[in-house]
Amino acid sequence: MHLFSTQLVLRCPTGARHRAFLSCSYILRNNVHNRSHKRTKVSSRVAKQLKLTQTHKKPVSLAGVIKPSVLPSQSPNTSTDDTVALDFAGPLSKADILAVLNQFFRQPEVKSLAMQQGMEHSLFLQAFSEFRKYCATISPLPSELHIKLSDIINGYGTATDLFPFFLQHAKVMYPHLDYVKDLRHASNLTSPAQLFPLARAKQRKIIIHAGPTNSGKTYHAFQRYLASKSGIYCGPLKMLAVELAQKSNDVGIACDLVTGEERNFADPEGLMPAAHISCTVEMTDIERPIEVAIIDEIQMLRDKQRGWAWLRAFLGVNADEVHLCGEEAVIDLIKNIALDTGDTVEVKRYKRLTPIEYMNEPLGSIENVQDGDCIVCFNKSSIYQLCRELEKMGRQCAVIYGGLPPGTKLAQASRFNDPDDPCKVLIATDAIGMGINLNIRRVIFYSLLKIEESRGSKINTVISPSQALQIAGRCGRYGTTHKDKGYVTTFHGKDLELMHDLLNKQINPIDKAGIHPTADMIELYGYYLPHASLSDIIDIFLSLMTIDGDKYFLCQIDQFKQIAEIIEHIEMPLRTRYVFCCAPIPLQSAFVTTMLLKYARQFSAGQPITGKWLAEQIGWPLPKPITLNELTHLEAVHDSMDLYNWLSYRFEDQFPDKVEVKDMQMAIDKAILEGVCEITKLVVISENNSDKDDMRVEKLKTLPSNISRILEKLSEKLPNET
Ligand SMILES: Nc1ncnc2c1ncn2[C@@H]1O[C@H](COP(=O)(O)OP(=O)(O)OP(=O)(O)O)[C@@H](O)[C@H]1O
Ligand SMILES: [Mg+2]
Repeated sequence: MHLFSTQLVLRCPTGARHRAFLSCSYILRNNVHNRSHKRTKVSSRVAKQLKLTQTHKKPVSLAGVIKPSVLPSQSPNTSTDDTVALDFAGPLSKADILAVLNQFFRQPEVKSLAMQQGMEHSLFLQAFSEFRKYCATISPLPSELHIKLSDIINGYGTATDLFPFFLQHAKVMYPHLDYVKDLRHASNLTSPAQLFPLARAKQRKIIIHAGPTNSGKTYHAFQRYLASKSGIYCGPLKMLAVELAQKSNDVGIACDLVTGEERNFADPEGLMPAAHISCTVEMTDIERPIEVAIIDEIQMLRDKQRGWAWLRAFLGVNADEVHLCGEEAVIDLIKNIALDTGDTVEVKRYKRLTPIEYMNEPLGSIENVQDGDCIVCFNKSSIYQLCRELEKMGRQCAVIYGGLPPGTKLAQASRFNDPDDPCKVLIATDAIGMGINLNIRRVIFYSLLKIEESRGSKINTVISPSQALQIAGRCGRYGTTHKDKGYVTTFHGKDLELMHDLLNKQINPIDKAGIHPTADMIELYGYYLPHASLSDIIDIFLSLMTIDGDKYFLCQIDQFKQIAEIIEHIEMPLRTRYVFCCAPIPLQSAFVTTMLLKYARQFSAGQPITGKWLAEQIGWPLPKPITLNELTHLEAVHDSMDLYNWLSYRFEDQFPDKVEVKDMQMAIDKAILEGVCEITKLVVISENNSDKDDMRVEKLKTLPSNISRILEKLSEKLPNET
């Protein structure tokens, strides 16, 4: 349904209680993958829909979504008072009434009063037009209005005095104006610190570990975590959360790993939660009392999409000590926000542990690649091309990009880190950008341009100085073979000057942190606007919400809205819909989006979404990829299983087969890894045989013999499944 055609019937939420709400966290991936596999019929429909939702920006306007009540064209009952008023004040000429109303309309004060009452411009215009019609046509007018108009006409008052009459009239037309105060209250984001009562009940100690990359910030915070009775590490990437969980378990501090799609308990039985947790920042537990919390890469507060997750973790974590690791640029903002939380703040500053040289010579040619080099590209086609050229020269290379499953990323990283492995070169995207320790001697920027998605369009933008520093900071890491010194350069001579500019630029202090409406707020809106779609609720929320613009900005919620529109036609309760909309999926993948739709349909029909059903949908088992399209398709299948797991932690009954799905996913991770290890072969086959490549992907999606084989297998494995 189109937003403009949506009509809300407003209902008084009497008796509706603000129940225990969702505690739904989610991971938004900010890495954009360019998936190019062939689309199924359903996929192309989804893609079309996506295109529509991405390019069509709708104005946020209550008048656009709320249908006014129909007003009577005649005064319903004429009371004796009304006739007395007519006798007392005398008849009023229509021209005089209209002159007063025109004067009323022109007063800026009137517009500002209307705005305070929840009437934004277009709604004010509609309400005024009806009020004008009413005053000019109803006879006799209600006595008080008649007398007031008479007074104004005779110079005993001003046109603004009509406002209470206008407001009363507008409220009959738009009953929701009675709740605007409540809706405003429900979308008050001016004091986000107060949304976390458990943390506010504590006198927390904030320790900021500030400094450049590779200066030991995370290391020092982590030492404190290891020494504590209970700790939580909140990191920006799954890879980092895994690294820290491993480090903790390796030194005998049992640590659980928690990501959106995974729970890996240190206890082999999975019965007793460990006192230490390593998680992705979106999954930060804000209920559990903890001694030491680490929130890594705290400068990500400024991120347009994910910033809210760092703010939520910082404001909400229920810890005695909160260690924030990141850029110096964040210090003032943290101190400023801490005035609201009442926490004490201590700053520890760090210096780089090893020197780094920004070179004056570009690499110039692929022939000049050396052991320990990492070439950083921002698109997959450059990665493929470079791998091919390097392998032609007899060099093996590891590959890491955002779309790869965690197992493949970790395997590629350890291959490159292993001094005994013949693979000495890494080709990566900025997926290696934050906090990760790799055995890199020299970082080579293949380009400094990155495709950013903004409001549905893709723009090539120069990476920010902070991103450039983060990526450059991956070389010469303390504790690796190249700890003596790190080097940074560009591949092409033309980019060298820009690279120096970016790396030497002063990083501006961060003045605002990202914020996001909570599930509670949206659900409360749902009570007030029970017939509104979730997408409309978001629009209305945005038009009424208030934030402290000096400290906070609203994170982009385009993806949330896009999913809301895609599943709008599927029946489900608001809280369920909200969770589906939070799903961290790469929306640009038509396959994954189609799977989301299918999950939602099954869910809505009350059908359990079993491993058997999923196997049928994806055409399991999927063979090792031999072309690039197949590799990309496998990545999308992996993502759709990630989505299954993500949903299964939120709707256990409807997604009952996480173990089976995990098994299938591990097999896919392995197949992807095999494909990535032979990436050059895949590139060559795809270049020589692009038509066949596409046909094979289509075949993979539909092979009935494959499906029946796996169905048989799964039936054996799941004897009780219906
Ligand atoms: N005092 C130390 N003793 C031993 N190893 C250390 C010490 N300080 C840092 N390291 C090691 O140096 C490497 C870099 O440290 P760390 O990851 O803490 O840097 P960082 O400042 O957090 O960098 P980034 O900004 O990139 O996240 C890590 O491998 C870490 O284990
Ligand atoms: Mg770090």
